[in-house]
Amino acid sequence: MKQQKNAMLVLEDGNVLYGCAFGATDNKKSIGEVVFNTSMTGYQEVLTDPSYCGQIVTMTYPLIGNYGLNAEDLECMFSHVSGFVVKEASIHPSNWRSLESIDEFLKAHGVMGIAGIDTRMLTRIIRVHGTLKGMITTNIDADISTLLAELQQTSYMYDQVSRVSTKNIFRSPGNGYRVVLIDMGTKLGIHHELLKRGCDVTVVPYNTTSEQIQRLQPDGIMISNGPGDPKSVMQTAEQIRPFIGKLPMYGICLGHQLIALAAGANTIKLKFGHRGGNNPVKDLRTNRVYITSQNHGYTVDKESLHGTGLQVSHINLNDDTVEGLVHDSGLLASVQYHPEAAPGPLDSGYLFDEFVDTIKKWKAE
Ligand SMILES: NC(=O)CC[C@H](N)C(=O)O
Repeated sequence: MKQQKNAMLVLEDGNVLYGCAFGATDNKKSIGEVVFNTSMTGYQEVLTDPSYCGQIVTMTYPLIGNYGLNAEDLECMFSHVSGFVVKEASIHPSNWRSLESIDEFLKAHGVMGIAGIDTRMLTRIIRVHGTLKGMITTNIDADISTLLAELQQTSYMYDQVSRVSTKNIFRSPGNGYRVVLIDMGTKLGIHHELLKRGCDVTVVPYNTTSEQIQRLQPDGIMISNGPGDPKSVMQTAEQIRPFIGKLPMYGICLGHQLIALAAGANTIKLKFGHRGGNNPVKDLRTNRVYITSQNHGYTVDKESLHGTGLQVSHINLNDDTVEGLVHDSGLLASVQYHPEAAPGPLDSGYLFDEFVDTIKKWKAE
């Protein structure tokens, strides 16, 4: 049975796509930056990755929700997306771990969804225009020009990191090296990868000062992924600057961008970003190519690295952008993609081993 179209996605360029509301339909309206993700699976990890805070995420894969949502694959206990756009939202999830449907999950997390959208066509619009502001609304009789004016007046969220970062310092004990994980909106996957390697992990808020970090006497610092423009959290870049070349440090995604900013390099916004599970990345140190999981809208400007002590270690084979950095001191490295691979291929787990090895060597000196 075909459902009546009762919602629309209005894009700032004037395109209007009609579909069916699902999830938290009582919200009536939601505004965000419309981005696309090309992963075929992993919608649960996408929905709970805090890096998507403030964004309306559209999945290019046409059937979403088919294996339901479970208790184990959450990347964070909440969903921070502003909206979710799919072609078909499965109403009959089937998997032994499944606890709820995509509709139930979005309702519980207060996220508005719209189904019945040709998400591949929408993706083509974004690819041509670049990332767009958009609104999902159930008020399909509203005057479009009024909605467009409202969209224009609404600015992008700028305080996402403070919304998603932990408010308290907490510790997951381990027998290995003491790692301070600066939570910019961290995925649980990063935490798990460190614990798996025996690390004793102390998670700290994004605005923890250098002195406070120092007092925790870390053997290494990990700076997590997170939402928004890296320049909106220059405060964190300044806090990590004193540790460059002094202590083993590793950055993932937003963490990578912050390391670059801290060292004096620049970041720029990509036209439509990289979000998916099959981005080819070359490790220039070994010439090996890895298939990686990615989710970012900004990138480190290669031209700005001169004089920073940072060298490019990894590049994206699709568009040649910077995907990894190493520092002359040998203590500092970072990647733009997700070695914790959730969702995505497990190719890059070796980077966590490299971080732990760097700590080991540094401690032995
Ligand atoms: N996943 C991330 O950490 C994303 C980093 C940053 N918010 C970007 O979009 O580029």
